Amino acid sequence: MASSNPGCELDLGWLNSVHVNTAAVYRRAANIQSRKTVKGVHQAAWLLRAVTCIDLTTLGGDDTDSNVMRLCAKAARPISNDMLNALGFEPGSIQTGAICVYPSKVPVAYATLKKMGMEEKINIASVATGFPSGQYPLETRLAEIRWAVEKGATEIDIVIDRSLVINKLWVDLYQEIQKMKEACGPAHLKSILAVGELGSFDNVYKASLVAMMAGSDFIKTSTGKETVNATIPVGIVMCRAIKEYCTKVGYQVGFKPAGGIRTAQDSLTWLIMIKEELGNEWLNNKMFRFGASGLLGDIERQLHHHLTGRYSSATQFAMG
Ligand SMILES: O=C[C@H](O)COP(=O)(O)O
Repeated sequence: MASSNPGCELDLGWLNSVHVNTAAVYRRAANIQSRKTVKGVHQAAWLLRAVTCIDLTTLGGDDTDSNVMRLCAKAARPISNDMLNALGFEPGSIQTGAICVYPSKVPVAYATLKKMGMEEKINIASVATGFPSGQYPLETRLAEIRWAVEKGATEIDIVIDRSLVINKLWVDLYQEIQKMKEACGPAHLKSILAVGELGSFDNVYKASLVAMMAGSDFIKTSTGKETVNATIPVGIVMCRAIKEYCTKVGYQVGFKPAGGIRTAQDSLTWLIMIKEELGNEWLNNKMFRFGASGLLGDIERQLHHHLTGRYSSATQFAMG
């Protein structure tokens, strides 16, 4: 388990000094998104790196135990042994960073990974705190965290109460996240900001800082349920906040874009953005994750094309 962010005092002066240059953010995003990405064997290597950074997710109202068991099996063997062999990797050598499920599915995820001997290799991330809205009493939100950790979750993806940001109640936001951090105990805390509902880049930056000051180990863009989820411009804003926090406080907080990341090309664009904005130290699954339910299949198809020159059908690498 990686170290944990100790946080720092809430610094309202720092928050008040925040002003994001929106036009500059969009220009920077356009520049990153217009790049020709890596090709050939380098692309294959980047895509395998992307696989190791996936929080393989199922967050449906129709999730069943068998879905979750399949998800765990896929997380343990995300790329077929044939493909790994052809790419020069040992069979079974690559896993996703975590699986991500609702709290009620943590026990079956834990039992499945344990049965496969994978409980040390694959993290169990549980969303919590009234995901996706966060509109529940604090006591029940905290109880949800404790329950999920007790049942085997090693990472907790909390959702913040967006109304605290919209109403600029930074002290309340800081205190709530601190309590959530405490409830996590040994589990890592990822704070979902639901950026599509925060209204401005200034708010995204400030909410990122407050979440980090309160001890978040990762900050995460979205639940995947908002109208606007992970976008490169908002990713740049959050990465700049992470960088500034690292410079001032001295702790490296991780980053997790989530929601709507579906294609191999998307994953390459995000990795390039991370490399340029935060540097190589963030290009690993201790510091960076993709929250994604549908990305892995497209990466498998792209790797298959790299190895055979042929595109496979969309169903060839189905989740199950
Ligand atoms: O936290 C992860 C997100 O819910 C995943 O969103 P997605 O289903 O759009 O990939």
